[in-house]
Amino acid sequence: MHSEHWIRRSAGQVIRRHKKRTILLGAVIIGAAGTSLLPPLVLEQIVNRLSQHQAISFSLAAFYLLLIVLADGLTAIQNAWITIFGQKLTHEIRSALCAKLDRLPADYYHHHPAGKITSLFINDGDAIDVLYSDGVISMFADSLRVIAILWVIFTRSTGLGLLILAVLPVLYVFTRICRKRIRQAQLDNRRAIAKVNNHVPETLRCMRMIRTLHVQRYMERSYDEAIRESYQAMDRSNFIDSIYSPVILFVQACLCALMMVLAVRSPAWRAWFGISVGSAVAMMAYISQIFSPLENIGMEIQNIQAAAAAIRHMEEFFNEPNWQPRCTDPIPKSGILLDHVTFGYDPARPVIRDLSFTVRPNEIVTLTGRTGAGKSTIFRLLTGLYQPQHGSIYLAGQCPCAIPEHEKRKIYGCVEQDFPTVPGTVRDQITLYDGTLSDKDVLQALKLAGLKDTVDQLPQGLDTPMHEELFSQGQMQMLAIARAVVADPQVLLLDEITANLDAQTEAQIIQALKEASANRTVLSVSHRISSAIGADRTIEIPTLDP
Ligand SMILES: Nc1ncnc2c1ncn2[C@@H]1O[C@H](COP(=O)(O)OP(=O)(O)OP(=O)(O)O)[C@@H](O)[C@H]1O
Repeated sequence: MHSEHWIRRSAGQVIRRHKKRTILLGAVIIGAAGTSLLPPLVLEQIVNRLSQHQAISFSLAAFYLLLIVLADGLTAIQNAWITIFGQKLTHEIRSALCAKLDRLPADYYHHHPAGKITSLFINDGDAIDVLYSDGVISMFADSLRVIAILWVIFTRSTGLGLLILAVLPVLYVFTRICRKRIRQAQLDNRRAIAKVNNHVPETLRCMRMIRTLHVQRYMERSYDEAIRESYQAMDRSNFIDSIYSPVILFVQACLCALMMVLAVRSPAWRAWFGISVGSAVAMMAYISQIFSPLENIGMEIQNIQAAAAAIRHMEEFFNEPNWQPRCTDPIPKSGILLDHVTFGYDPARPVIRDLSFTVRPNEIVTLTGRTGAGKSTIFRLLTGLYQPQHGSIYLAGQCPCAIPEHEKRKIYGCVEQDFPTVPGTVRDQITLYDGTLSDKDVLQALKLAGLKDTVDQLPQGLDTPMHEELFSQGQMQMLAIARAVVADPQVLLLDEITANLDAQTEAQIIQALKEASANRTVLSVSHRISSAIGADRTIEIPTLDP
């Protein structure tokens, strides 16, 4: 879906869900704009009376103060509600981003750096939050205020109104120039921030390699470079931002001075302005009021520009094609079946061509083939991350991409060389937050993986918070086995595990895998493992000609 449409729809949803609050917000915006017009009118009365040596009543002074409190109070309520509205909308947008992540094909993550995606959630999400909290709605409120003030000024002094109208186009051109430059700087900054965001996790991920190869200086330099780009862009934006307000204030002071000088110099000018001393004071109050929202509009335009860049990023993201599984109907067969499967990450360059094989229920089979033949690719096809361009795949009689989420772990478990940990406790590493798995299931899986005694000895047992140093590399693989078998799956997929382990740990893992493989269909990539756990046969994956 087009993101701008989506953002509009999200705004619509928030408005519908908070109808009363939105109506009240509209009323408060109009009320704040209206009441802000009243104090200068009362001030006009007060000054006119004072200038004619008349006393002013206490109630008039109190009324003046009350109006100021009311106008400021309504403005405060208006700002608070606008912020709440913005936050609710950002919530909707971030939820949609999250849902979109789920709909993207696995390949998307290979071609898009994590930092760019993170930046979308954090920086671009914040920019859109600001768009509503300090952008569109505030701009509407400020524009309303400017129009109301102009109207009052015109009704009081056409001359002054014309003078302000003469200045407004100049201010508009000035604002436009600032807007354009700030927009470019914002775009550059966003790009640089995405680079910085990507750099940190990538550096941490490759820290060992960086230290081993002594490329710290290079990594530091490229990080510095990205940060410098961001600072330079921000500097440009801040510079324009910082000159904008003084210029507006200067113009305001010049207008007041011009009106005063002209009115004092000649009666003709005084007549043209057509105002008393009190009116002059009131007009000055209005002029300062009109410049404040005008100045805000400039800031709001900047926020809207920043959000425009964020919206463009989101647009690209939302326009990414969704993962569209072409599922085949289930067949009454257990085990694994590949039927004339052809697949290439790039469809024009197949990795696997017309491959067929069967693994019968409870059979243990080894996949062999030269490096790059496509063994791991077959695992990715079996787990439904990708789907073949031709042919069909069945796991326990089901097309992998048709297996419902909640059934996946009952159908297959996957043990890979890497064990991606999740935030949480040791229990969470095995259940992956699946509340249907009991502690009994977890302890049984740990026992089968040969890790129960180790976990029992941890200070908080299953509740121990997980961190990298808690387990050795071999124990991490045992944890991976426990995670794979905890839901008692029919099929076990074993990738290249037990690499780089000492003989004793490898023996322990093989023992764990032997127990885990009993009464299950097993497909393994490691020859050593397969023979150790008693593989029934081998399937050779042919290497295709380039
Ligand atoms: N995400 C990807 N995008 C594009 N090409 C890929 C991707 N993953 C793997 N490939 C390519 O697909 C081919 C098969 O890779 P695969 O990892 O399946 O081989 P393998 O048989 O498991 O190799 P090895 O035994 O070395 O692990 C390789 O040429 C590889 O470069």
